[in-house]
Amino acid sequence: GWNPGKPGHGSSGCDSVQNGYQCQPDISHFWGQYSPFFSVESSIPSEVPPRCSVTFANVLSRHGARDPTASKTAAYNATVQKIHANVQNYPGKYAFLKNYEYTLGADQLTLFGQQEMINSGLKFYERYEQLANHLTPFVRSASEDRVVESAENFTQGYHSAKLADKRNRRGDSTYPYPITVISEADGSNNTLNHGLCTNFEDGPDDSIASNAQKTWANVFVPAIQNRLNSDLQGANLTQTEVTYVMDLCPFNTVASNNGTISSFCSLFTEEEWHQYNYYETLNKYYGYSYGNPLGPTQGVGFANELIARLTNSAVDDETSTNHTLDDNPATFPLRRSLYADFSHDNDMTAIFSALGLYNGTGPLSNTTVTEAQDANGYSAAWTVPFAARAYFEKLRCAGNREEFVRVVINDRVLPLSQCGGDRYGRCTLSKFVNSLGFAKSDGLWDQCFT
Ligand SMILES: O=P(O)(O)O[C@@H]1[C@H](O)[C@@H](O)[C@H](O)[C@@H](O)[C@@H]1OP(=O)(O)O
Repeated sequence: GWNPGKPGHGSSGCDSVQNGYQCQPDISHFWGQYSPFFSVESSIPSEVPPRCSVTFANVLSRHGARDPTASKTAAYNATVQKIHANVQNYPGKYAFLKNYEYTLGADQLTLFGQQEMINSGLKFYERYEQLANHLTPFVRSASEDRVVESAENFTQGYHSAKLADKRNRRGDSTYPYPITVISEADGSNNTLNHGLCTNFEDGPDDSIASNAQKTWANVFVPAIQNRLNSDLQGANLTQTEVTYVMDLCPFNTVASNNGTISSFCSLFTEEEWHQYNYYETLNKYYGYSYGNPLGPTQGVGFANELIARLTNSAVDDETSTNHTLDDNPATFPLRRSLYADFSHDNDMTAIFSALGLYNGTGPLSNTTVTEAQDANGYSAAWTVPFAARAYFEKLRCAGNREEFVRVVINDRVLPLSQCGGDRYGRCTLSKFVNSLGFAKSDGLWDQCFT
């Protein structure tokens, strides 16, 4: 039976509801956006501060662990074929590779990823139980299969926790919860999936991230490339193919039902995983965050929706919001206490930047690793791992007339220095909203179409 309160529940070998993925954390927490969710260390306790209660929570979630995208899975398969066609001897820890058969699919959630999302729904219910035990979240999702399926799995976990909750005596007649799906079709206004800003999608800035990654790859990959091509006589792997072999570590790990660490992982050292993690972090920072002139602007639409929900006011946005949906209380209700939105890593990165989160980070070097602890808490694995979740919460605290806002990303409480965050990471609601001038003025959206 369900007792989601017990940390063991919903756990498979390496993964648990409370702590996420904890096997070989010295490497599995350094796989960039391909790290399975794990609870990130927080210098500010993530518990609700004393004499406070949560009055509002909006979770913004990535989908759970998936197979590689279609183009990447083809590239990975080709790389394995190339090795098998050219290499006869597979010494030592490469032995598994001789008969390794590439069987990964494309784009869809793995079973492990589905369980991650059920666990995320359980965790959200438990954290906000005082609201959740009598409320149903308003749920929205971008339309890609893996994202909608993640939303469904999240509600499955939330629903299960509700039925198991002794303090809920009314069952859960609203399940299955309606999910407002926002189309990702080309040209669609969608705050959970970028695509409209022409100069961002196809402009000169399109190569900023790949250039930064290439510069860093030229520093850290050659040593690995030499070792692999020497150990696997005949492989003759390119730099890019070396990164593909590294990708096969996380993707084969999350393809295993209980997240068993793949044999690909031990082909690389801890330091090399830190270098890989940084390679992926550069992709996000220079692709969708402050390292890209129009990156943060892609998150402005969601930021303005969040402001509307936090302040119970109409959405004021002329960027990527879908006004057909947002001006209709059936698809964009205000005055709800619980919201759940499901999206992608890149969009979440842009949204965090539009909200000024991590604005003390960078610019990130493309020749040496800056660890998350030294980057104002910023890395791909700390912010947008598989099943990543950001909690935007409002608190009412005894002795304070105004409500507070806190932001907790993968269990790490952000200091919110941009709005005078206190020792609990709290800003008053008005100071938080006043710090969002970039979003409220539609960011640099006017530069999207010049
Ligand atoms: O997770 P990434 O591989 O960095 O990005 C994924 C695809 O490669 C992109 O093409 C797509 O645009 C992203 O949305 C997608 O991110 P997910 O969060 O969907 O894995």
